[in-house]
Amino acid sequence: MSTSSLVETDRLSFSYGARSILHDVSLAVPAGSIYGFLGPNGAGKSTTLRILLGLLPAPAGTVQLFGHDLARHRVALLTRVGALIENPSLYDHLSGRANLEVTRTLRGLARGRSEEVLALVGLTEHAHRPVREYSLGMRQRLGLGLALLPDPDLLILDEPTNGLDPNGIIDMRELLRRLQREQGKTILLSSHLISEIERLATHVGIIQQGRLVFQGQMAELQNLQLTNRQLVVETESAATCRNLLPAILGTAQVTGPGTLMLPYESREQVAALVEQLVAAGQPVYHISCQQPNLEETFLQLTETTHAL
Ligand SMILES: Nc1ncnc2c1ncn2[C@@H]1O[C@H](COP(=O)(O)OP(=O)(O)OP(=O)(O)O)[C@@H](O)[C@H]1O
Repeated sequence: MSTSSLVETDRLSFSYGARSILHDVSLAVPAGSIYGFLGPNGAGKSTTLRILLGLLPAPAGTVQLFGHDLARHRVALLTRVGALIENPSLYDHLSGRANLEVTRTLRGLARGRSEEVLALVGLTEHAHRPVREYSLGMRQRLGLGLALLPDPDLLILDEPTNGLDPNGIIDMRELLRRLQREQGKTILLSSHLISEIERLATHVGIIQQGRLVFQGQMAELQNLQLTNRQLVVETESAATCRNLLPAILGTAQVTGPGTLMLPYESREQVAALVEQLVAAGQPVYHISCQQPNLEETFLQLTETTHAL
């Protein structure tokens, strides 16, 4: 276990009955990070997060939180974790403040903590209003407020922006960023949309059919975009060019009658390609370099069957 990871799983596997859901998932969530746990619907994100919170029967493999085994120190470790899983359970007829006060009193937390949390999640102004009047975004922020009451070191949030409108998403993103930067929280959050976490997460784990297919810093994922650049060549007949120059175009994809696509390697590759096409009597009308966006890189990763 590296001391800098707040959450670390080692070859986590889990089945619902005979149905195998997670396969050898080894997560490492660095302290102080905002870790985006990404994957399409049904990939196993919620199942993983529930296991981290001790909400499902013991899986195969190990889970460590704060460097300690969850199975052995469950209660002590989970007091340092705040979670938002599914919709928060709120009392609709009570005010936002009263909702926090119920939990604060039950947990024996200091007076004044509810006010601090209301300020933190930006609900002070609306604290007196009954929760039934809250928008979905306000409900999510209040839910997060409930999780923040005991001042946990780690937040585990399952799709916290799901169903929110663009403003709600921006508010939640800014709030999470502040919690990381100003309060030193480590945040593990799931999402099925890379666009939602692209500008928020410092680290990313991508899960596909229960297997981790990528894990690293957001910058590493962005670098993958660069290595996946494609050269697009417009000529007269793509098939003729491929037949004439099998050494350099043998693996190129024919994407139109006169269009070829092949992985970009270097400027020299482009120069050699143009020279050989012209020498072979083929016209070169246009050459461009296409870079997949992060969404496409994510889709490519989740289409592969290779796991880490
Ligand atoms: N209680 C359950 N019993 C049986 N199968 C389940 C149960 N809960 C989830 N599953 C299955 O486990 C797989 C993973 O589900 P999970 O909810 O972890 O995925 P997810 O990545 O969180 O997806 P989503 O974004 O749709 O919530 C899915 O195929 C789902 O149908």
